Amino acid sequence: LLQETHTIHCQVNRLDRDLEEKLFGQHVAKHVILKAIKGFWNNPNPKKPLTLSLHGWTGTGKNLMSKLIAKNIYAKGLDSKYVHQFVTTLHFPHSEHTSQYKEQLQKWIRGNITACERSMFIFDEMDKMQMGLIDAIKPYLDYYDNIDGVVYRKAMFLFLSNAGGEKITEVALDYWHKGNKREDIKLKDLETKLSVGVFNNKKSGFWHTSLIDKNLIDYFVPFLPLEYKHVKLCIREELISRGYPVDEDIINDIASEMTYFPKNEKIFSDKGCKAVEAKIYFYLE
Ligand SMILES: Nc1ncnc2c1ncn2[C@@H]1O[C@H](COP(=O)(O)OP(=O)(O)OP(=O)(O)O)[C@@H](O)[C@H]1O
Repeated sequence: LLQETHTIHCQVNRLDRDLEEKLFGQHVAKHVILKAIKGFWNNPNPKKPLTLSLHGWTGTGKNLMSKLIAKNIYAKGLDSKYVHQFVTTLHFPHSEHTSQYKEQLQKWIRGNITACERSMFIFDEMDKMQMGLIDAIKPYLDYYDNIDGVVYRKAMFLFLSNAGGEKITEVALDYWHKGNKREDIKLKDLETKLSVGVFNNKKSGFWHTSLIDKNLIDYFVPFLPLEYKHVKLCIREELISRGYPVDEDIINDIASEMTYFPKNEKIFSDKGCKAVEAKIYFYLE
């Protein structure tokens, strides 16, 4: 246990390089994440844990981002015993069991942070989580020096969801229609839209709670929908990582097999880069 604890430190430069090389088309998310993580890890005594909320269309790189963050902090990356992943529909499927989940989750967070202050918790499908459960984690995200002797301030919490994906797409589409460069999209452009689409959505428990009101979320991290050219980059990357030769015809064929929206313009990939792996498998193996 001691041995892995010693290997926990954040290699921001390596994370920067990984994001540059492996995460395509996400300049805003990359910028926000690097800024957030750098600030948090440079502070030896943070006042609260780092809480990041990742939003966007399916298959745009939210899980990949979590993986690359974990990889550059923990020697074993996502497989580290200090990194804990929860998927709402998998781990907390039944709303009638909320109070039981609540207790288990609090015990789990407390136990793991007691074992290692620099633990990382990833909650996927956050928009499907019941309100009661979110309330259960709230105290750990707040500005407390310690709770019953346990220091939660050095942990990281990542919340992933598709909430706001449509609003983010509206902004990207608007830029495209106006002939503006995607790379000029700023966090500010997206935040304004997001605040209407996500944070006021009474149906999704996450936003309904005082997480937002109390400023417990440090950063909103928007993921843009991916275009044909990004899908091609994903295919290229996948071919290389599997040891296949890079063949432009094959890349174009596979990218063309994916479906794109809006229906008439076909700009963004319906599933982002999600189906790429399966398509390559189908095509080549
Ligand atoms: N922006 C991207 N750059 C490179 N690869 C990507 C990108 N987005 C997705 N991928 C690849 O596509 C697959 C699915 O991505 P990922 O699981 O990160 O999407 P997600 O945004 O978490 O989706 P969901 O919301 O459905 O959970 C992964 O293999 C990932 O490597």
